[in-house]
Amino acid sequence: PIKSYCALDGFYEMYDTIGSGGFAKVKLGVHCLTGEKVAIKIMDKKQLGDDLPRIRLEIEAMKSLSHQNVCKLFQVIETDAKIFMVLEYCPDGELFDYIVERDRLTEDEARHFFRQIVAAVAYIHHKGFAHRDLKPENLLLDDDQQLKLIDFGLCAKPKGGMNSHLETCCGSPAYAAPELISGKCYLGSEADIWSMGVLLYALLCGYLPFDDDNIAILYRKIQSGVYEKPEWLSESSMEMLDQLLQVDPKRRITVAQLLHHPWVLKDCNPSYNVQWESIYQTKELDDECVTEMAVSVGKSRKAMHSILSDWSYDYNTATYLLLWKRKQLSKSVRLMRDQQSIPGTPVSG
Ligand SMILES: Cn1cc(Br)cc1C(=O)Nc1[nH]nc2c1CN(C(=O)N[C@H](CN1CCCC1)c1ccccc1)C21CC1
Repeated sequence: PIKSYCALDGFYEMYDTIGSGGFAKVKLGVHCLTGEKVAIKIMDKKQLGDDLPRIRLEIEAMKSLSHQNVCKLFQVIETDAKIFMVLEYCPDGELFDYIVERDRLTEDEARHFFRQIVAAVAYIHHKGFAHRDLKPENLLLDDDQQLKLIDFGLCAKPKGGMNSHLETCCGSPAYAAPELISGKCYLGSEADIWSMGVLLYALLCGYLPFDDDNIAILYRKIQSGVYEKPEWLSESSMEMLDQLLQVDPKRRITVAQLLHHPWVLKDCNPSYNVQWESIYQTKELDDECVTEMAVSVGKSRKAMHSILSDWSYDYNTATYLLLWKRKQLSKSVRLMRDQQSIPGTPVSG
C-alpha cells in the first residue's frame, strides 16, 4: 500500500493512481475483507465546486444500476473534504485503447462488443436513465472481455420519464447527436442511439465518422449526416450504421429494435437474446453471502440480513456485493478472518 486515506484505513489498501480526470482521480484499491481489487474514485469537494450536484446524480444513478455491463458501485464514503466512490475494477482498461492498439476491429469482434453496449444502454434506458456521454473512453474491459459502462456524471433521469425532452447540450462533440448540438429539445434515448452509431463506426473503422479540429465544421459534418464508408465495411454493417446515424431522430432505430436486429444477433444461437436484462436480482439477498458475513462478525443471519437490506452503500454493502461477485465467478465465498478475534488461532508468521 502506498498513500493511505484515514477514511479508508483498515477497509481498503490503496495502490497507485490508474486514472486522473479534471476534478477526480481513480486509484487501485484492495478491499481488505475479501482481498478483491476495486477502483476508488476520489474527489475533492472544494475542487468540485458547482460540479458537486453532478456527482450526487452519478452516485444516485449508479446505486440503482446493477447490470453485467454497467460498472458496479460498491460503497460511497464522504468526509468533510472528500467523496470516495468504490467501484468495480476493470483490469484491461478502456475500449478506446483496445481499438487504438489494433487500428480497427473485425466485424465479429465489433459485434461482440456492440452487443454488450446495446445490452447496457437498453438496461439503463429501461431504468429511466440516458447516459449522454457514450464513447470508447467510457467503456472499460474486465478480464474476460466484458465491457463495463462508466462515468454517469452527465446522465439524465428526466422527471417525466424517458419520453420527456432534455435541453442541456453535453457530452463529447464528436459523439453528439445533430439535434443535441443544434440546441433543440431532444430525447436522451435517441441521442444515446446516435452516439452508439459513432461508437460502432469507431469499432469498425478505427477513426470517427465526423471529425474536424474546427468545432463549427465538425458540427456541420454531424448535421449533414454524411460520413465516409471505407471499402472493408460489409453491406450489413453499412446498413446498421445508416440506421443508427439517422440525422432525423424520428427515423433513427430504437434500442428495442436493436435488441433483435439481425446484425446485432448474427451468429448467435436463437435462444440468446441480447442479455439486456440484468443477471442480478438485486432485491433478494444471497443466503450464502449473508451467512458468511454474519458468521465473520458473530451476528445472526437475520440481523445481518436486515442490515444488508438497507442497501446503505457502506462497508457492509461493499463486502456483500464483492462476495456476491466472487460467487458469480465461482470463486470461494469466504472472508478474511481477523486472526486475533478468533481465540486460540495461532497468529501465522
Ligand atoms: C486505464 N486502466 C488501465 C488499466 Br490496466 C486499468 C485501467 C482502469 O482505469 N480501470 C478502471 N477500473 N474501474 C475504473 C477504472 C477507471 N474508472 C474511471 O472512472 N475512469 C474515468 C475515465 N473517464 C473516461 C473519460 C474521462 C475520465 C475517470 C473519471 C474521473 C477521473 C479519472 C478517471 C473506474 C472507476 C470506474
